[in-house]
Amino acid sequence: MPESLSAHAELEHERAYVAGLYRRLEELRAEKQEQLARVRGSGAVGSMQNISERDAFATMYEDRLAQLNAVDDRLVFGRLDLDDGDRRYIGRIGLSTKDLQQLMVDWRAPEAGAFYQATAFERLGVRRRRHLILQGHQVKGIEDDVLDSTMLAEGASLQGEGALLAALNSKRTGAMSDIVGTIQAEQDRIIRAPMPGILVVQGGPGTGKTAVALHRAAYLLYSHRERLKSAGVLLVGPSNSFMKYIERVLPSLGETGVVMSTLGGLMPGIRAVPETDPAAAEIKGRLSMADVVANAVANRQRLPAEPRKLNVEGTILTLTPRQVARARDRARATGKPHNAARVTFVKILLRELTDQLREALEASSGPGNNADRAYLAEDVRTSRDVRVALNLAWMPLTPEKLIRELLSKPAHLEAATPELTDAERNVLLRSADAPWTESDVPLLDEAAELLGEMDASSGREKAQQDADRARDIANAEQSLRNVDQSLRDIGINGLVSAEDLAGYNQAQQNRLTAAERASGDRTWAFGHIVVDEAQELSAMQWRLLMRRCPLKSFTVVGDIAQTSSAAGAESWQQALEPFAGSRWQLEELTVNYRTPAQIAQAAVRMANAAGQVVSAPKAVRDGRWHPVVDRVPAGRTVEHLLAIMPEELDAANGGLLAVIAADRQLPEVRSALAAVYGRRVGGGAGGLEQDISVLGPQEAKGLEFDAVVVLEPGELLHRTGGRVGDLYVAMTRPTQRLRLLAEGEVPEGIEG
Ligand SMILES: Nc1ncnc2c1ncn2[C@@H]1O[C@H](COP(=O)(O)OP(=O)(O)OP(=O)(O)O)[C@@H](O)[C@H]1O
Repeated sequence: MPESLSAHAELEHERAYVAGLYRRLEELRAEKQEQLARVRGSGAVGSMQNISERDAFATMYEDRLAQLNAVDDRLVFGRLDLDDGDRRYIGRIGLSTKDLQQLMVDWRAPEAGAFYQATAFERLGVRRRRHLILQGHQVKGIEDDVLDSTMLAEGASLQGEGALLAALNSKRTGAMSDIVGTIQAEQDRIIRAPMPGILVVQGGPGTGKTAVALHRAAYLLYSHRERLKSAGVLLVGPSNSFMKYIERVLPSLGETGVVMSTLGGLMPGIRAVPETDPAAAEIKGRLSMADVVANAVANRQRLPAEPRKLNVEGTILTLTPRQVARARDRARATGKPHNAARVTFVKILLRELTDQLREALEASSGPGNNADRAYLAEDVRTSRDVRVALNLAWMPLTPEKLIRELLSKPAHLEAATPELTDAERNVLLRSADAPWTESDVPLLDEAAELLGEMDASSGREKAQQDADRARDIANAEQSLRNVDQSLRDIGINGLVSAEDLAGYNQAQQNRLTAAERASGDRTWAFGHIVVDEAQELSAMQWRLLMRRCPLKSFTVVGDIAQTSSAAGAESWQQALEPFAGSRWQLEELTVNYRTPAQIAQAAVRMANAAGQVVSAPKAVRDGRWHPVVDRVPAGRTVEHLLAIMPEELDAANGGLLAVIAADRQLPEVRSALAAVYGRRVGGGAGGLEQDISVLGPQEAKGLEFDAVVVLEPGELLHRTGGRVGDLYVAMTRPTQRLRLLAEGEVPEGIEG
């Protein structure tokens, strides 16, 4: 049978080629190991410059080695046969022989684009696209798309259908994997879209938004390496479980330079918990909270009600409200943040009080001399009364102190919120020791911006900072020149100067990567920000993110229909308008890769019946099961859940099962399941050891499981004031099977 013989020969050929690629990878690793050992062995001798150069080389070799190790699994996944007879292997990184013959092209390189974009309609010079299916280092199979006219008749639209369906049907492990071998054309267009400006990617559940966002981050780091290496990319996601779920994707694509953060982690030094009160989230999310924080700061620059007597070494001086008001106005006029402007305020009043002291002393004992003035000034500065009076009028403040007192002292809150009702203020008030929540973070950030640093640096430190800054401005000017034109093209002009950019990224003389430095620095300006589940962001959270990227280069992915936060967006226009007007571009993803058609349709019917318009992406595959709905007698849900677990675990077939329920039910469900299944029961995205996850719909956001059991769907539907967000999110998590247990009413539409 010549045909199978030739298929066999093809497979053997690929195995030999792939083995050669792994040999080359091994050689490169050995080379980097040796270079690293050599620089490390050279010891800490020589000038500062030599030492820092050596450190820089060591870091470079370490990074490269980490990258070469990270791409080991499924190193190569494709081959293109071109019309001109050329053949191109596509893999996670580029590889060449010692004499620079290309062995494999990085998937992000322009020459690899055709692997994702070529269709029978538009072949882009490609005759055949081959998917290589690897397990570890071994080629297990090959799958060819021969791009010729016969394919047109079949109307094929999925690329590498076999490889794609195999990936989609595989069991979930609790960690997201990359899709680099099977990226589809509509996804690829978004991944490779130009960097400047704000790109919004709207797509229903399971359309690959997260996957696309991560691959885009990797693509941008590759294609704008120079700029992004120093400025860094920030990726923001909804929860810690979600960050954990996606954490391995970028390293597997050979990229480690991305700072990943939840919205609660954007203020260095603060670990905020989720905001559980939707009413508080909504109020704190309003853009007008920026004015509230500004009022709170202004209110801490206070005038005394009447003149104040101050004892300075036995002489009584008077500080009048008028004097304080004048000093305050002049300090405010500097335009500096509160803590920095305080220096001016204090300087003016100390001088005036010193004059007063001198006049008082002269009146009692005749004129002194110039040298005396320094002593008098020192007496004034160190007087306890003076210090107290100045602090009462203009206290140095940290953001934490300002916001904590704003939210816990009724008088402070009332004075700063003339626009709020008493009822709204009551929602905000809480005890002084309450933990920080996600919706406090933008308030803290706003405060930090208005307050500035506590300690103005002086002397040598300052000179060093000035020198660093001059160098940073030169670098920033260069990078601005590079992006200026593209920014102008999309209508963004004059948003940022080189000084601004440099001011943000003060160089630090150490070996930290840009990513490491950026994650500890609130004022860091990122080169690009990727926001996942972006529909959940409040206006204040957007404001914070815009500040983190003055160039306004964003990839924003989300699904408006999945909004569950009370502070979240109702439309992209509403979310972005205050910051970018209409200068953003919308792309849509239209194919659902996660959820089988029967389940996806039930979720859409439910949403429509509840009056919500959702985008209904086309599911790529039918599942084996329709959604199952169980009506349960009152008070028997947990018992029923335990009874059906064996059947559901059987259906999950060794994959992951999630029980999604309203937060109030979670403790009971968790302990009932743990009593039977012990350590297999966990939370978050689950894992190989913990294949049963119990979680609330918010935490389930962005995650996926082989089988999902939803408890009390009616309650999830109604939880967020009629928005279908929570139930819609819960119903669209499974890759195979969905079951719903209802004591109360079953929302309309689910059962068709
Ligand atoms: N081209 C592709 N090849 C293989 N798998 C894919 C592809 N696109 C998406 N997937 C898979 O489909 C699933 C859903 O993708 P992803 O989580 O990115 O969707 P999403 O749009 O972010 O969903 P949601 O809004 O529901 O969180 C994931 O398992 C992902 O790996």
